[in-house]
Amino acid sequence: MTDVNELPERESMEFDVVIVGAGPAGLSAAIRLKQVNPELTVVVLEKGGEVGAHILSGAVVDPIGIDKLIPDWRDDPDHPFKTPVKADHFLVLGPAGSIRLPNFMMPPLMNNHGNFIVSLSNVTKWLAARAEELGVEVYPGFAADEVLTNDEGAVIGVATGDMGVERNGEPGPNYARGMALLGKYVLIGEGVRGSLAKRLISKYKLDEDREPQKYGIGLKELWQVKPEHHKPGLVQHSFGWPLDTKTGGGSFLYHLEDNQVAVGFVLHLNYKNPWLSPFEEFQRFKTHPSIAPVFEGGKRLGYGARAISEGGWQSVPKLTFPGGALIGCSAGFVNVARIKGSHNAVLSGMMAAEHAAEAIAAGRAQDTLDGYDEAWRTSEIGKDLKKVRNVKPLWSKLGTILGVTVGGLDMWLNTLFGMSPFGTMGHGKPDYAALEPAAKHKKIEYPKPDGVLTFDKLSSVFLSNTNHEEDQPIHLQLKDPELQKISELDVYGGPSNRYCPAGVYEWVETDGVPTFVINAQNCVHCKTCDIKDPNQNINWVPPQGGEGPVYTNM
Ligand SMILES: Cc1cc2nc3c(=O)[nH]c(=O)nc-3n(C[C@H](O)[C@H](O)[C@H](O)COP(=O)(O)OP(=O)(O)OC[C@H]3O[C@@H](n4cnc5c(N)ncnc54)[C@H](O)[C@@H]3O)c2cc1C
Ligand code: SF4
Repeated sequence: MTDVNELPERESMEFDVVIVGAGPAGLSAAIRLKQVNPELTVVVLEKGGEVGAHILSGAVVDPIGIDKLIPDWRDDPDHPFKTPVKADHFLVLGPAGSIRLPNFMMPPLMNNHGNFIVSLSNVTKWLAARAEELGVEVYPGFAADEVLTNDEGAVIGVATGDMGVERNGEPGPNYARGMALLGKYVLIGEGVRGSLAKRLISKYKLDEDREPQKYGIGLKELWQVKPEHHKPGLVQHSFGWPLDTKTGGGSFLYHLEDNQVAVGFVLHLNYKNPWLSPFEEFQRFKTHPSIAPVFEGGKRLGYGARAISEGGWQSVPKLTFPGGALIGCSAGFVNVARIKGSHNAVLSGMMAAEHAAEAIAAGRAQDTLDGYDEAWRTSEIGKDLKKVRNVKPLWSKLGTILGVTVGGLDMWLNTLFGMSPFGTMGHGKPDYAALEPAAKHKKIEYPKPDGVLTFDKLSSVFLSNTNHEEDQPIHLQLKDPELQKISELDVYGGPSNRYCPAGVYEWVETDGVPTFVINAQNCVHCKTCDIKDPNQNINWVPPQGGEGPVYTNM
């Protein structure tokens, strides 16, 4: 946090509302503000070089949010919701075969009828265009790096990062000071594990009395498949192989338009075995006999990874602080059973916007939008999350087979009777504390990639188009290098090398001395290191604006 009085030399711009992040949450908030009052001045900052560049999702979208935000969206010929869901398959995978669960067994909330298979990245591009038509100023290429507060401790704006700072922290020849964007309210829509959100949650103790937030890492590839393997509108989920029954996770396979298939794997970050590599598990999953045929003769077009919030109802922090609020996945509004959060991102952005617009109309500024925090649990978002609140704890406590079975029954009871015999269960430890010493586990030997169906990390990262100027301070801040050696390496066997989906971290021996190497230029901004490092010794901060992955159609 930086006191604005210490930064007199920064240029500043003033708005009614400053929004950080051009995801579904941030853009929906911006659109809603202008719908309520076209006179409001609204700015959206986005760290990606263009809107959508950093958006990675499944995605099957429940249109409940978009229907409210833009009721006539179906009349727009440019809308991105091209593929309605036509079939919904749920598989349990064993090493050599699979069983398809009958749809009638699935709790109704899992039904994807009426939903759309989309590229969420394209959805945000479309939303940004709608926002700009309404007069919202959308600034891609600008990462919000600091929260600005006043003497009373209220948030009064954010500052974008300085550009052209050299590796040693000194201004280089292209140095440009960041800008201060000041607002009556600041909405934080950075998505999961936002770097400003993390600081705000800590400063204002927003997670006091809440269960720890839980996470997964989602890895995704986009494929062009042969027309005979393409079933537009098919949604397929699986659990089981290649994971053992104590490691939580599962796959998704969505058949979009134009012979494209999005395939992905979500691995819950409460796993214990430090030898596990989410990337290699994903690669292995594609070789299953029920999965591999889809990709035969196909071509991989894209790769990326992003964390996903999984804590749900009991982990959502207090949403408001003096001067602003958390929206979307910065608050953790994912329904983990449905693997869906974009609808709640839209709804929460709208809700926060309505409360901010009302406060501004009443002449208020930089106070706490209590009404937003009070409203969400009884809103559609609360209803969506409450029904599935015990699913994640049951998976964690009972393992995959029993956990999925009891979790399914619990969802049925919640749907039919609005109650759960378990009340509201806790999540236990945060994910970083779940990792166990390497000596307690056997190393996992993963098969070598074949370069056709399975790939290595570096050729995958290439497809994310990620790029960072090398001569800048490393945006993966190591708090204590000695701790990394005596604990991350000596106790946990260097798990960063495996959990990072982009090959950023390596332990390299130089003259017999292990050195921790951070290839920061490869980072795809998934935030897994910030979540899973067992000592919380790695702090992810935004690099220069406009850098990072450039996802297309993801
Ligand atoms: C693998 C995977 C599969 C998923 N599948 C589905 C699905 O099928 N259906 C579904 O509904 N949901 C799905 N989700 C969840 C969904 O993607 C999220 O709920 C949704 O994207 C949240 O929207 P958001 O606007 O809160 O955040 P995001 O979509 O993450 O957007 C945040 C934006 O803020 C920007 N940003 C972050 N920090 C800063 C900063 N400091 N300064 C400037 N800009 C910043 C980011 O670059 C990004 O563009 C999935 C998620 C994953 C990872
Ligand atoms: S360095 Fe961290 S944020 Fe970047 S790709 Fe690796 S795990 Fe993800």
